[in-house]
Amino acid sequence: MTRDLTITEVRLTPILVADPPLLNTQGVHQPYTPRLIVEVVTADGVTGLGETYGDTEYLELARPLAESLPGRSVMDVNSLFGIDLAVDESRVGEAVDAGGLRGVQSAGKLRLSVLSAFEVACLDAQGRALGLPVHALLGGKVRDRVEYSAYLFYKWAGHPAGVPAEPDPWGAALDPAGVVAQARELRDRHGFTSFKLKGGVFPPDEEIAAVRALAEAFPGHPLRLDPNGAWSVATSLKVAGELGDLLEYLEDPTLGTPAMAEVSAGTGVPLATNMCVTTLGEIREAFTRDAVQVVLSDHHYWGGLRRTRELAAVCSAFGVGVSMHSNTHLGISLAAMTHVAATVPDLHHACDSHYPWQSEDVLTERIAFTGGAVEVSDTPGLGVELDRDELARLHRRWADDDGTLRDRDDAAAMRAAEPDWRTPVMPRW
Ligand SMILES: O=C([O-])C(=O)C[C@H](O)[C@@H](O)C(=O)[O-]
Ligand SMILES: [Mg+2]
Repeated sequence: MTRDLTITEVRLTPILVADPPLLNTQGVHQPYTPRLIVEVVTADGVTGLGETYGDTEYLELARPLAESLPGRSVMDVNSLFGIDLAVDESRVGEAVDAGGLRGVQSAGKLRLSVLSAFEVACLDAQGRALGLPVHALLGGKVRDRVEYSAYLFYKWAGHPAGVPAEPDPWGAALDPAGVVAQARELRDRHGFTSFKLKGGVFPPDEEIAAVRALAEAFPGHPLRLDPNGAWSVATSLKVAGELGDLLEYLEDPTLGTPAMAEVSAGTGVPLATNMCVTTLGEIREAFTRDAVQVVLSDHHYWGGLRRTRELAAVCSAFGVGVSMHSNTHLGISLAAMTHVAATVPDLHHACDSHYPWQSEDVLTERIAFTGGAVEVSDTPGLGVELDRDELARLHRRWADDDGTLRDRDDAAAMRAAEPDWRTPVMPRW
């Protein structure tokens, strides 16, 4: 049967999803965080799904892009990237991104972060129409399960008093014992065997103690520490020296390629990044200076699943390892991450995922981790279905918000507890 894969409609649904009070060096997560759900509908009624950041600047780009798609085919993914998508340069500049945790903010990166959701939606629609899973459209899976690591956060027991929020069953984790208890809980629920601690929250000695406690509780398991660039070169070297062999890698101990190169030259601990290599333009300097040994890809800002594979090929050519970065995301993105990760031969580290922290999703069935991994789906497309009632509920929450929560701002969320809090000047330590 010939299918008509012409796009007839694109639906954009911004939502706010519940998020626990997870701490990072910039502040704390808001009680609700914005995401954007993209639906691309074809002439013969197939709907493909995508998901990306839902902050205003992403929505402003997604709207004209959505309007320009009807009449194109979901097969024309390459031409998506040629669509003229003007970014208001005054909104971006050379500053770091709004969350401050994903490296440089550039017009190109913003554009790719929006396009990626449409690419994923087109691939999902292609797969559903052709009866093929997305991994098959990417050349086929080379593994049946994709491993994820437990993403540990220092956290409060709840959002600050008076801040409306969903109930939080996780409890506080503010010291080594709390971090180990959280790791056990994540291991027991999902079977994770490697652990990443989000650092840059407390003075380095406290975070060193937490990693030591994890090593004692989980001997031989891969451990990572990620302070999001909160340390100076000297502090980074001191931490690397103290934690030495306990770490699988140290993630973005310090900011910028020159500083990372200095740390790299002074330690045998591998360095990973989702902050100094986040665009093609940053690769040459970082790789030729041996500043990083592992790049944490992220299909959202690298521009989709096919570009993630291209990134992996470049990394492989330079002998640089690949793993995957995660921000707060829902099941559509977890499915997309899993499909692409299944096709990357040189994936030597478990991927990051925030998904266990998300109590809400827009899928009819949540994606499960078993033994710390997600089974790669062979169902056509991404293999997930939209729960329209839940999508509508989370959209109503977005529509009812007065604008306070529509843009992620971890420093503003922190001020609800510490009114004088300002985004810290880096390096903090
Ligand atoms: O550096 C990283 O791995 C991240 O940026 C992940 C997330 O942004 C995480 O730090 C967060 O959301 O607090
Ligand atoms: Mg990181």
